[in-house]
Amino acid sequence: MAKVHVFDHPLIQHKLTHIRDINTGTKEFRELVDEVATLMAYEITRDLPLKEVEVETPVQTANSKVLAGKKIGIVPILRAGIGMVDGILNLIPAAKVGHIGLFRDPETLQPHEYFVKLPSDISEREFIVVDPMLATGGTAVEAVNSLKKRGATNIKFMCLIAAPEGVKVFTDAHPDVDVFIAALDEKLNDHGYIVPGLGDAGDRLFGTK
Ligand SMILES: O=P(O)(O)OC[C@H]1O[C@H](OP(=O)(O)OP(=O)(O)O)[C@H](O)[C@@H]1O
Ligand SMILES: O=c1cc[nH]c(=O)[nH]1
Ligand SMILES: [Mg+2]
Repeated sequence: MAKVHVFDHPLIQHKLTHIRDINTGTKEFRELVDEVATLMAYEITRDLPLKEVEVETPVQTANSKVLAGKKIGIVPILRAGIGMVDGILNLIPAAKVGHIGLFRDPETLQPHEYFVKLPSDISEREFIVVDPMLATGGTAVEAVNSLKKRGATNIKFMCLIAAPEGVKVFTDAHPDVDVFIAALDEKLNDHGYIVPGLGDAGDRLFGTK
């Protein structure tokens, strides 16, 4: 069964409050999303495998550890997921980045895929799928379907804000994918927006609408 992790780190919660604020403009919104993505990446990479190496210190030879070189793929869901990529790359700069383009039809709330480009060696990679919002869950479910259809078996999903409805839909559809969330909000409104949420993440990141 999927594990759902809600990060209660004070720095993440503080920054998220400013991200939610209607008075936060595009520049600051983008910077804050970037910073929260870095903080979340620190937590999400906790279980990366290590291997022993020898290193010469100025004093003597030491047995120490480095990352075992696992292949990581970051997959933002376009558009809004793009805002979280650089923040993660700050910590894992060698990660490859794939893209899945999906938009949610405003009437039906159904996701529509319009772009997929992924790194090679899909079956050997650990993927972190990122999108600021998990609302009805349809988009995230479809993104992970798309990855699995192409051979991915090791996937995590990371978002800023989730609605309980979306978490249920996602974990029912993908019980093998752990979910990492900065805040679990109250509910969805009649238009499928998260309440209280932050509004439209893509529009706030890119200054559209
Ligand atoms: O859980 P769901 O109900 O499917 O909704 C969540 C999706 O909606 C938003 O994308 P949007 O369709 O607005 O596209 P955008 O990123 O291009 O703005 C958001 O970034 C998620 O991808
Ligand atoms: O609250 C929501 C729901 C879907 N997409 C968003 O950007 N915000
Ligand atoms: Mg949008």
